[in-house]
Amino acid sequence: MDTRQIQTLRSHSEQLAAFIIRLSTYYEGISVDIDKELGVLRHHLSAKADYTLASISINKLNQLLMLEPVTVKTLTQNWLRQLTEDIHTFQRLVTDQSARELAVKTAAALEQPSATITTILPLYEKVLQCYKVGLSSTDAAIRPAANDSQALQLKQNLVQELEQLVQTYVLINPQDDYLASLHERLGKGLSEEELLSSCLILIRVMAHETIAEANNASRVIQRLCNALHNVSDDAQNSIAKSTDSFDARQNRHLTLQAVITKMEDAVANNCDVDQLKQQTQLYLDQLAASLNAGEQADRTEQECLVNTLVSMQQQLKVLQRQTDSYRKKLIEQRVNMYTDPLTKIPNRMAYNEKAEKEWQRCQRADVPLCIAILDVDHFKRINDQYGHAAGDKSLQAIARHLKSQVSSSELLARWGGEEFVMLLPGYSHANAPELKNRLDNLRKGLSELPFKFKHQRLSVTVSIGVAFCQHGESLASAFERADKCLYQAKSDGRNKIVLQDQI
Ligand SMILES: Nc1nc2c(ncn2[C@@H]2O[C@H](COP(=O)(O)OP(=O)(O)OP(=O)(O)O)[C@@H](O)[C@H]2O)c(=O)[nH]1
Repeated sequence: MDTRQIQTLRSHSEQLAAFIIRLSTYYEGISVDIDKELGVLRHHLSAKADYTLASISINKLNQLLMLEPVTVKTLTQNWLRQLTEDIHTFQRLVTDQSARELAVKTAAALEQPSATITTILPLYEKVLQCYKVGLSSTDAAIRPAANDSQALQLKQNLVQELEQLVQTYVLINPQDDYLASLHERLGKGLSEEELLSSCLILIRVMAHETIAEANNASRVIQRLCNALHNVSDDAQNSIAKSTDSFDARQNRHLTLQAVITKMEDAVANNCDVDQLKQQTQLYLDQLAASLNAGEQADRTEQECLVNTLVSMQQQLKVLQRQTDSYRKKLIEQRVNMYTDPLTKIPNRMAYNEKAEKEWQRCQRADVPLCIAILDVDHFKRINDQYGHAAGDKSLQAIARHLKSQVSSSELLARWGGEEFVMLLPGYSHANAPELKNRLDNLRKGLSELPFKFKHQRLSVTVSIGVAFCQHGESLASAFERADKCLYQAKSDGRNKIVLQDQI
């Protein structure tokens, strides 16, 4: 080989090495196998070039490279499909305008038929950007700021309902420390996480109680069933015995008849008086024996029957006692279910059940109806300053006062927390001043109740919102109006009554 040829070969070899390096850079990270094989090839072409091994490596690379477009294409198509799906989901979820516009543009770009890995990667970046913008806007939408009144209201309702449930279960399980501390902590305020975990724990307690109650019920039913079985066995036995003794009596009757017939024959056919006397004596003895046996059997049977009856009576008494106590328990449970455990007045569930029926009755009878919602003012302060127990006591006193102000045809219930609701038939726009006067007296009476906390005299006041139900409207919508009036009464400075016409 002359010098020129050697130089050309060296230059080709350098060109090839440079090409291989560029190729390696291009394919780097796309396929582990190609990366590896390119490394091997580079090694064969380095300082001490080995062209035989290099050509084997090139062959291997060729095969791998022939497969690669297929792999890259499949990957690209998968990415494209996934991206398109993601962007559509994103469009559905996000309300933020700029994020939506970005998503629409990205979706259009994704639909271009010339999508390659180099065009898709920047799009991926855009999608991620969309998510970032969207997430921050969704975050704001689903996690409202702490002062968002709707979220606060929701949390307050939850706390109220939880408080009522906890009160019920604290009464059932007074020795349950967890419930007692939860009751205490609820008054002080819980974080969202604590609230959620408390709900879960309460659900567990409720499930436990329900299962225990179901077991108890099934035990009572089992006992009743056993007692009934015993009574029924006794009755069966006494029927069987009666049948036996009927047969025995029948036999004795036949025996008596046979003896009497024999006696008649003897009297008719015997001329000898002594013989007749003897025979008659014999038959009379037989008759007496048979009658004695009958009497004995009757006595035994009677004793048996009396014993059976006594046993049946005893079992029926047990049965009666068990049924009575179970019925009492069921009635108690029903009453508890509809009674607020703290104030002992009807609870929200009782209101919901009774109110609807009352409203229908009033509509049928053309009697007007009004709803008043009462909310204790600054109740939180009582809890905060004097403790939860003091708060509980004041709620009880308020409920007692309210109860003394409603008639039997009116409905008073604890709606939840420091809120009460009254359903008052007979009031409409026409006699609104009369109602206002009555509620004013109630409100003043409440503010004059002698509350004393830590030796300090305190006045507790309420705000009241009133709505008149309109014929044909739902009670819920009248309730909403009353709630708005209550809100107005609070805004107007509290310790006030606002009737629906005043707002
Ligand atoms: N002690 C006690 N507190 C309760 C009970 N139910 C609810 N609460 C508390 O009642 C308080 C109600 O507070 P808020 O809704 O802020 O109302 P408020 O302090 O009365 O203020 P306004 O209604 O705006 O006048 C919360 O602190 C509840 O924890 C209960 O059964 N017992």
